[in-house]
Parts: sequence; structure tokens; C-alpha cells
Amino acid sequence: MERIHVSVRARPLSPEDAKSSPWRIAGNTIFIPNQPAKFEFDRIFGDECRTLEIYKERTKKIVSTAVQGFNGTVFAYGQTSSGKTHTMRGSATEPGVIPMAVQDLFNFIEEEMNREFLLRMSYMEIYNEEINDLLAPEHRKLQIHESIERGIFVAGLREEIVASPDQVLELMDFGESHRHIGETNMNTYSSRSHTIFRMIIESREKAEDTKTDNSCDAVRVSVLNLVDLAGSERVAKTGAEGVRLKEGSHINKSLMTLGTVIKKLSEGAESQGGHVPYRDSKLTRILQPALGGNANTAIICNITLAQIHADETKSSLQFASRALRVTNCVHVNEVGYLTAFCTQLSLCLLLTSTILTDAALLKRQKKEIEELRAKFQASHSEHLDEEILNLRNTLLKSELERERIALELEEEKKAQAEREKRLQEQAKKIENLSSMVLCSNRDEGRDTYKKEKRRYTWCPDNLSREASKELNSTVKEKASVVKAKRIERDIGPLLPFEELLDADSKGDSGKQEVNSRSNQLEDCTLPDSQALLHKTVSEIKIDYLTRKLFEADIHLVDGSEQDDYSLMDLNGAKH
Ligand SMILES: Nc1ncnc2c1ncn2[C@@H]1O[C@H](COP(=O)(O)OP(=O)(O)OP(=O)(O)O)[C@@H](O)[C@H]1O
Repeated sequence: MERIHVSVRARPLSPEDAKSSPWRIAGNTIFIPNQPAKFEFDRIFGDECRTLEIYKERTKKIVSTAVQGFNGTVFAYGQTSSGKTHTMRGSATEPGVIPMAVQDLFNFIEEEMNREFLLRMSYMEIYNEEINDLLAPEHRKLQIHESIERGIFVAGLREEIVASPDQVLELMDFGESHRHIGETNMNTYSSRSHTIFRMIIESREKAEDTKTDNSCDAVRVSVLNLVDLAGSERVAKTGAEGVRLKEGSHINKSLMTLGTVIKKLSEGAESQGGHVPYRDSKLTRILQPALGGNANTAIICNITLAQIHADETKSSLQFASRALRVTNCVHVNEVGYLTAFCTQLSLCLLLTSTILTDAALLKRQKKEIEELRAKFQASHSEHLDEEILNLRNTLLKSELERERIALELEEEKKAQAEREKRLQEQAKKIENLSSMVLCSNRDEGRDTYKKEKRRYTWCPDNLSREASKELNSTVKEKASVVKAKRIERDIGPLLPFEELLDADSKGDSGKQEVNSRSNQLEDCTLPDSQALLHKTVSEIKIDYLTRKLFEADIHLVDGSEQDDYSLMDLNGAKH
């Protein structure tokens, strides 16, 4: 069990503020005379102290234990303009905790002659409760996840493999240029977001020689978080409005959650099975392992001793003194070789405590990569086999389906040919029937003449001899005209059966019309096949002839007015 280490750093004051300051520092205790509250910490640094001292106090040890495989977190807490960024990042004249830690990290690694290391770094900010990747500014609003292998992690956060302090600091400068900073009444360059600078340190023992298979050796993976929190602020003092006001409210809210988490932990809520609201803010969720979890944690509480900020300073000190009572359970993070390295197959570039130019090591690493790749492929080969089998089955199915469709098409073609053949036969039959009907028309002239002749001799009783002669010759004349007209019509163009019937019933004008129509429709108009098929040829013939005979009788005996050959003419009764 390891307690959170808490130190306090007071920023320098102007001479005026120094004179009016109510605070007194005695050893590691800070208090306001004549007030009951006294705050005692692991260490209190006055305004004259340098950042290096603060770094050496605790952070240095946390960095060295991180190289040994222990998680470590250091964060600066305090009101706005109290010197958090100055402490963590530093300035051109005085480096901060982060650059010092980075330099030391590589120094410690170099001292570890028997181990080889893989180092990665990430840099993120929590701005208005959204996680942005400062190394990949296009990665915004990242989500927090948790898994057995990785614990709590930010999905999609870029992790750069780094091999030197300069490389790290260069990347840090790049990230810093994308951090949200804004001006308030209290600080020209006020951090408007919490930033988490993270180093992930993996290491394992060096193999004796290149032939040794050490793939089962334990790998240590530790995380070092260096956090620069945004400062709590009072709107009345910062004069924040609009965007700044919104930022300020998010900052205060997340710091309040941090305070609640620390308070709960300090009261032993977790050990008593109580609820600790880590999930109430992104900051506490990400820092969860550092707060009551598996990490060496140190808090640097930045304060100002000015009279005007006495309330905020008291509030910061209360937070810090609660944090003092929080204990963590720290242990080395060791995982099996494959667990650690399979997830980073593409990142298999190892740092050594010597330099990367160790040819033997490179050779061995190449071999390890090949082995891992082979293992990876083997685990996927089964899956691939199954996939190939599925694809083959699908292909076979589609081939069968294609054959079935081709067969159906062939059968349909045959059926179509059969139908066409039957239609042609029917058309031929109809043609034959039509010609038979025409033949019977030709015969009709003769029959009519016979009938006319028969009628004429059949009823001459009421006529005089002269009239009878005249009638006789007229009838003959008319009959010959009828015959001529019939023949003319019969040998005319082939007419559809029904139109032929119509033509006869309509008389000459109808005939002309039908003739002209039949000329137009020549060869393409056929009698109704359905009607024809219901009658035998002889029936049709009989019907037709019967009708013709009947019409001829009417013409000759009743003298229809519409007929040119009406007997009314003969009687002189009508002109
Ligand atoms: N110990 C110190 N020595 C010299 N200058 C300091 C010290 N602490 C703070 N300052 C100066 O005070 C100003 C505000 O400091 P800084 O920006 O670090 O505050 P902060 O707590 O990070 O503020 P915010 O929360 O608003 O970001 C800076 O100009 C910084 O250089």
C-alpha cells in the first residue's frame, strides 16, 4: 500500500502581496495565524524554490519506478494562475517536471543494462469534457474504453514510438501548439483544458544470445502520466464570459468530481464497498488507476499566498490534505510475452539500454517478428479455410442455378416454336376455308339465275302476253347483269369471309366500300378463326348459300327499294 504523496508549491508574490499575505509556513505546515485550520503536507516549497527541487522531491522516484514496471502519475493542482503549467511544462529559463522526467526516463533506461525497452508516448487534452488527441489533432472526441488486457484506455489515441528525449520533446511541442489556451483577467495564457502527457514503457530481460528463445519471458508494461490540470476559477475574478465561461464551468465541474473522488477515497469508501464516482468526469475516469488504484501518485498543489486569493488557496489545501489520506495498491505490471507483443506486432521496434545499432539484437528481433507473424497466420489459416469453403459452396450454388435457368429457357424456346407451328397450321386451315367459301360464291351466280328463271315462269298469271314478253326479257337482262356483277365480284380480290357477307347485304355502295377496305387489308385480314372452327366446312357453306338464296328471293319477288334490280322499276310504279 502506498500513500499519495502531496507537496505544496507557493508561487512568488509581488512585494505588495508579500507584505499583506496572511499565510505563514513553518516546516511542512502552512496556516493563517489565529485560525484553527493548519495544513501539513509531505513537503511545502516556498516561492524561492526551483522546479528542480520539486521534481527531485518525489517525481524523480516515480519515474525510476516506472522504468521498473510500476505505474506512476504526477499532477499539478491549483487555482488559475497559481503556477501549474510553470511547474509541469516550465519555461525557456526553467524546465518543468515533464522535460526533466523525460530526460531521466532515458537516463534510467540506459542504466538498465540487462533489459531492453519499447517506449511510446501520447499526449491528449480534455477540453469541455471532450478528449482530443494533441499528437493527431484530427482525432477529436475520443472515447474511453476498458478491457482486461489494456485496462482503462482512450480508443484511437495516437501512440508514437520514441527513441530519444529530443524526439519526445519535439512531439510535445507539436502537441502543445494544438492545446486550448485562452486569456482571462487572471492569466494571459490560461490553460482551458486538462492535459495528460503519457509515456508507456515496455521492457523485458535481454536474452543471453540470439539463439535463445525467450518468447515466454515476462514483459513489464508501465504507464507514466504527467498531468497539467486546468485551474479552478471564480467568474467574478476571471471575468469569463461566452466561450471562456463555458470552459470555466467544465473545468470547475471536472475538478469538483476529482475532489469528490479524492474525498470518497480518503474516507475509505472504496474499501468499504462504497461508490466512487470515477465515471462522472473524463478526467477521473482516465486517472482512475492513479487514484486509489495501481500507481505511485504524487500531487503538486500550486497555491498563491496573496491575501486576495486566500479562500481559493484554503480550498486547494483542503483538497490536497484529503489526498494525503488516499492510499494506492502498487505492484509491478508483468504480462506474458505474447500478450504484450502480439497486440503490437507492427510496433516491434525495441529500444535497448545500449543504442539501437546492436546488430545481433536487430537480427533476433527480426526472427521474433517472423515467428510471431507465422503464429498469427496459423491462427488465421483455420478461419481462412472455412471462408474458402463457404465461397466454394456459394459458387457451386450459383452454377447450379445458372444451369437450371438455361434449361428452363431451352424448354420455353421449344414451347414457343411449337405454338408458332400450331398457329401457322391454323392460319393455313383458315386460308383453305376462305378459298372454299369463295368457290361457293362463284357457284351462287348460276343458282340465282336458275332461281330467277324459275320464278319468272312461276308467276306470270296476271300479265298480258306483251307485258309477259317484256318482263321476260327484262328479267333475263337483269339476271345477266346480276350474274356479271356476281362474277365480277367473285373474281375480285379475296375478301374476308364476314366482309363478303356484309358486302352482299349492303348492296353496291357497301360493296365498293368493302372492296376498297379489302384492298387495303389485302393478305392480312382473315375471318374469325374461332367462329370458323366451331362450324364444319359444309355447315358454313350451307349457311352462306341459304342466306344468299333467301336474299335473291326477296330481290326478285318483293322488289326491295334499295336494290338496283328492283321489280318496282318493271312495274313503273316508282322512279
Ligand atoms: N514559481 C514561479 N516562478 C516564476 N513564475 C511563475 C511561477 N509560478 C507561476 N509563474 C508565472 O505566473 C504566470 C501564471 O502561471 P501558470 O500559467 O503556470 O499558471 P496556471 O496555474 O497554469 O494557470 P491556469 O490554470 O490559468 O493555466 C505565468 O506567467 C508564470 O510564468
